[in-house]
Amino acid sequence: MIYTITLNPSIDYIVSIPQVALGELNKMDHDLKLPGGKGINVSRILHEVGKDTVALGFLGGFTGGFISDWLTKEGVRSDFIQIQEDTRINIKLKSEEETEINGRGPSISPEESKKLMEKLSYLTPEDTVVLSGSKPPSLPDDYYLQLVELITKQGASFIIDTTGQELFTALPLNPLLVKPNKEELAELFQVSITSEADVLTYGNKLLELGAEHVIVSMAGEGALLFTKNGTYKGINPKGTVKNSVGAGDSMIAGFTGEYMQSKDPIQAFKMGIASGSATAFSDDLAKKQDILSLLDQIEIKPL
Ligand SMILES: Nc1ncnc2c1ncn2[C@@H]1O[C@H](COP(=O)(O)OP(=O)(O)OP(=O)(O)O)[C@@H](O)[C@H]1O
Ligand SMILES: O=P(O)(O)OC[C@@]1(O)O[C@H](CO)[C@@H](O)[C@@H]1O
Repeated sequence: MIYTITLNPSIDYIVSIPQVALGELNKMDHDLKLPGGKGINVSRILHEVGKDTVALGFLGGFTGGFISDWLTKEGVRSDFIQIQEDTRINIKLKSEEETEINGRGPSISPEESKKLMEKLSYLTPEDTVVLSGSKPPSLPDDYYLQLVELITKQGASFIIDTTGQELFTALPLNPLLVKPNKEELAELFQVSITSEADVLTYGNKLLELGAEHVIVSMAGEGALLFTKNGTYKGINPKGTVKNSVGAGDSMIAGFTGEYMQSKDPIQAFKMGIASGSATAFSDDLAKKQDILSLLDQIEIKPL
């Protein structure tokens, strides 16, 4: 089973205003409310391509209700801990540029946070857990580390998509995959990344620090895959970008679903790019047919 953990889900409120005038009344062209949060996006794509998945994490209030109703309607299995406070709403403003305004997230009590830990005692070595996104500030600083330690103690494998210290401390526990984008990679090592050579240097460092596979995603410029047996460049398919929110999560879902089946990192990388790009070319997350139709266009080159 592939479990996802979203500590800080959101309703993504997608708002289109062709030209924003700050300090004035702006009328929306159109708007859309979607269930969001990185792990939830991963589970939605896994379900879409026919893989078994259960979404875990914290949900609360009317906003949490919106998300769980949506997942139920879509047939995505979930087992969230119910919390007292409302799940956040993140604003994704589509204008001349894409602007994101993300909430910090609700307060989660020690009892609520313990309940999620208890669920992990059911994991087996056949399971994989994808931990994605920010941590609400009320959770302890080492909460991700505590989760990862429990997961590895059960013999399950894990993928972690977070940033900074939380990512660094998980690396010695050998994540199956980490997927920073170029900006996150630069921030992680406190450097500026201006060339492919820089990406190669710091991507390889993540392998040395313990990751089994590393993907550095570069939005419209494709992605690089680092494995113990070689490094590869993935070239994106062509298409019109509609909403790139969740492209990175879709890439993780595509990789994970394929890797758990074939254990072939290159095939999994290809599926990751197809899923990421298909989401960038859609209003919501990608549909299975769109993902599959892009596969033939994707080129993977050894470096
Ligand atoms: N404009 C685009 N055109 C084609 N493919 C894209 C585009 N944007 C993203 N993708 C595909 O999706 C992958 C992941 O995108 P990106 O690097 O933006 O991840 P991210 O920053 O984690 O995204 P997010 O946080 O929005 O989920 C890219 O490597 C690429 O293959
Ligand atoms: O604040 P976080 O948890 O880092 O990111 C949350 C978020 O921006 O990530 C997803 C896209 O990747 C969105 O669905 C969601 O709004």
